[in-house]
Amino acid sequence: MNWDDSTPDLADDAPVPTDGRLVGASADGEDQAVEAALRPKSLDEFVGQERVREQLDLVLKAALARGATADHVLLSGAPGLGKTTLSMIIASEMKAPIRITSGPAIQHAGDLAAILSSLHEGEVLFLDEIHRMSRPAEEMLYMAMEDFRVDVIVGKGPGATAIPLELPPFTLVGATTRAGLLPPPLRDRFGFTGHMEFYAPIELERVLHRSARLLDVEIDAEGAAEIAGRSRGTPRIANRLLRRVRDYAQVKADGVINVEIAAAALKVYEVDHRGLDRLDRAVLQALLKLFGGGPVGLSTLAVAVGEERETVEEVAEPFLVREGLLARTPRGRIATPAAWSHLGLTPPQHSPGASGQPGLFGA
Ligand SMILES: Nc1ncnc2c1ncn2[C@@H]1O[C@H](COP(=O)(O)OP(=O)(O)OP(=O)(O)O)[C@@H](O)[C@H]1O
Repeated sequence: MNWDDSTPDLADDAPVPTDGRLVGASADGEDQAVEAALRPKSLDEFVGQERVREQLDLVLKAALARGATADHVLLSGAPGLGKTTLSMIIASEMKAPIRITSGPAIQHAGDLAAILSSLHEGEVLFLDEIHRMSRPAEEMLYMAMEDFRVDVIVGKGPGATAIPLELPPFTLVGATTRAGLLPPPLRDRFGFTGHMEFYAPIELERVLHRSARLLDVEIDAEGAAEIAGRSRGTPRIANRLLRRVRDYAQVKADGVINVEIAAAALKVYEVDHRGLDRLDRAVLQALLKLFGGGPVGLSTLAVAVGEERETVEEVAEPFLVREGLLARTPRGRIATPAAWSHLGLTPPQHSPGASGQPGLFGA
């Protein structure tokens, strides 16, 4: 049993699990349909991320002034924070077309060669989940980024020959949720790296007011604050909660979103005031009520909530850890004092939150 305290150790090519929850950060089908309409179209419209925005603004304006193609840009950060949106803004600020692809779609160097050789001068190539590209494609990308050239290998074995292919200058925008998985030679070839942070509630309120305007929904300041506080620092989740609250407001009230409507709607959807949903609370409840706050092994915890180990580890835990409600320790998962108070429970004397003398439950 591995009780280490590191983040989940996915293999390089393992997909980041999608969760399909109302508070999940990955995009579902409905999100994809409405996101295009809600995306900010310029840096000025893009809310928050002040540092990245300011730095990127300089990079783009300088390139425009020189009449050159912008440097390659790497954007890292959790899902739903606006990496795709920023890549589209980069293209539009540079008045360049954009081509969108992703690491998992490029499994062979030939796939990448086909894309690169069809780019136009100045075009932006957005490569989402760049950490999931195959190694041969990655190596081809090094040369393409640095020298705007690739070697296409024709034939196999001793008779194979490399045919050099010149590429027009282009801007690569790579996006990754896991910058640490990128090999240094790839990371070093980006002229600018922007790390996207989770959004403060006040920034999410601005996102919500903007989205409400575009969706033609009336929302007041307290209603927006109520939704923002439950959105886990993520604009995609804020926009999704807004759409569900809008449904409730239309069916149960006069369509206007205020604090009472927002709170009542999100109660129906079981998203609590801190943004935890049913799965998050089930994990905490098991940890507190069945195991006295831990430490408890991940597998035991997963069995107790009737979920797969991976679901608990990769879907529920990251947010609980980020919120300071749960800790991963070498001896197992433990609840923090904040977890006890979040669920309105009193820690027993021996619990880690109470005395620092943890009990121990098996794997
Ligand atoms: N700064 C922002 N201001 C306003 N809306 C935003 C902002 N960032 C993201 N959004 C909205 O959040 C949604 C998700 O953004 P986006 O698709 O760019 O995220 P992402 O980081 O690329 O996610 P993923 O990693 O899953 O591809 C979009 O609808 C977008 O309009």
